[in-house]
Amino acid sequence: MSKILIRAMVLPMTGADAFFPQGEICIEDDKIVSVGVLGSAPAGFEPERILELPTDVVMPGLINTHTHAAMTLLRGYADDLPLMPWLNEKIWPFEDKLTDEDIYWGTSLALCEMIRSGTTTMLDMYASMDQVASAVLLAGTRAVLSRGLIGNGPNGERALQENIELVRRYHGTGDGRLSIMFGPHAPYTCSADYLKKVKVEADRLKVGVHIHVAETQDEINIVREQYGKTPVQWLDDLGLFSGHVVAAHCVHLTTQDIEILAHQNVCVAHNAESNMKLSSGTAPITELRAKGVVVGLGTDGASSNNNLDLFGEMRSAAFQQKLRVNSTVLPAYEVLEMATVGGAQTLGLEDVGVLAPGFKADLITIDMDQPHFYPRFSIPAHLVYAAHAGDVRTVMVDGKFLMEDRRLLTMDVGKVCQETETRAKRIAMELNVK
Ligand SMILES: N[C@@H](CCSC[C@H]1O[C@@H](n2cnc3c(=O)[nH]cnc32)[C@H](O)[C@@H]1O)C(=O)O
Ligand SMILES: [Zn+2]
Repeated sequence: MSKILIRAMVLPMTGADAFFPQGEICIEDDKIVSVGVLGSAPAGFEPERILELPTDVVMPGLINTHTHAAMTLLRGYADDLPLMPWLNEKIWPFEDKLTDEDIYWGTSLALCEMIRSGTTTMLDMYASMDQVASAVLLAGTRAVLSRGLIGNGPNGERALQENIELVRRYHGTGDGRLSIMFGPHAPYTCSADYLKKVKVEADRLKVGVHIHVAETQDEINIVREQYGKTPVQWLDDLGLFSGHVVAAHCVHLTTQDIEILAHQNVCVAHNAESNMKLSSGTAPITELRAKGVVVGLGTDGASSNNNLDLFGEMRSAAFQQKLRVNSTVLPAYEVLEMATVGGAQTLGLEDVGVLAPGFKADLITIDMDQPHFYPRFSIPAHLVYAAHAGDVRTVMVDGKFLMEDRRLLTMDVGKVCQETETRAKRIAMELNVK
């Protein structure tokens, strides 16, 4: 039985007014037992460790609702292109050369970066997902994993079988840290028949579906030409939206598309930086949220961002909507909600995303005793508009420390960096790229 007490400023994300400038949080094993002001620990709670962090804010760990973790291997490999040529000419030829071990190390690099930037949970979509699962289990984070399914490619059927096997082997493992979804890639890479097959399996195994939707104008044109509908209308007509769905991007939406997403309770993974870098467009997040759509934040892969820092993503998401609509939309606290409790809802995880008794102890502390955090008018504003990855001091998942005083405890960062450098360069050589 492990009992830990953390004294810090507590931002539990249970409501805009909930903040304890001098607070404490008690953790027993994997769970939070109390959150409140100093001295609010339950009678008889005898911690074996007390962390005194009076100038840190403790808050729920951040949740990355859309990424391709192993794409760290392609960071800086292909920049300054729009989505379709980027995928077809650069990314997919490189990915064809990746081995299982490459994906293990690329994912490990992503996890090092995620932990150091305060991300405790990700929704991943990639190949060789057993390797991804192994890397996550070792790193100690939480993750929802989906096998990327390019239905129109030569491996569509095999990939679907792998996704089914992934559910059987990993759903609920790692003390519940791992869960699985199906990952049909996008409307332009999967046929109607294929998507229907995926949906049958997802329903049978009672897991969700994770898919790229309405990311670019090119996609809208392709789908309109083929089916005479918008991607959202088409997927809805196929019946894909009846269960739990995470739709990544949702940049190009009609008013009717927004109605459909809201009515079908589709959750949206918003990737502001990837959408800007690939020049895909700006998603109507303000309108989606106004209609009650649950929105989480994602980084997308490290080749279209080019980092996995959700602090940067919060700032970009806020600024992008302000530029798009006006400066009053998406205030800081709402952005923090998207990165925590909204992310948990997006991923269908009911026991993370806030600091409250009975919830999993997935939390981070941020060192607020730094010049860029003074004066202390508003902690939420500082976290969204002024903070960056390097401000995270402590990371705990499932009641276990993954990072303390910025030192990673579960992974050998030096080894991970070296391995990924060698492996990515090997592939570039094979492709005759410097
Ligand atoms: N090609 C893999 C499976 C695909 S995983 C998911 C795919 O999404 C790709 N991807 C990354 N970012 C984006 C994006 O923004 N839009 C669409 N696809 C993306 C990524 O490169 C990867 O190929 C196989 O071996 O079967
Ligand atoms: Zn993506």
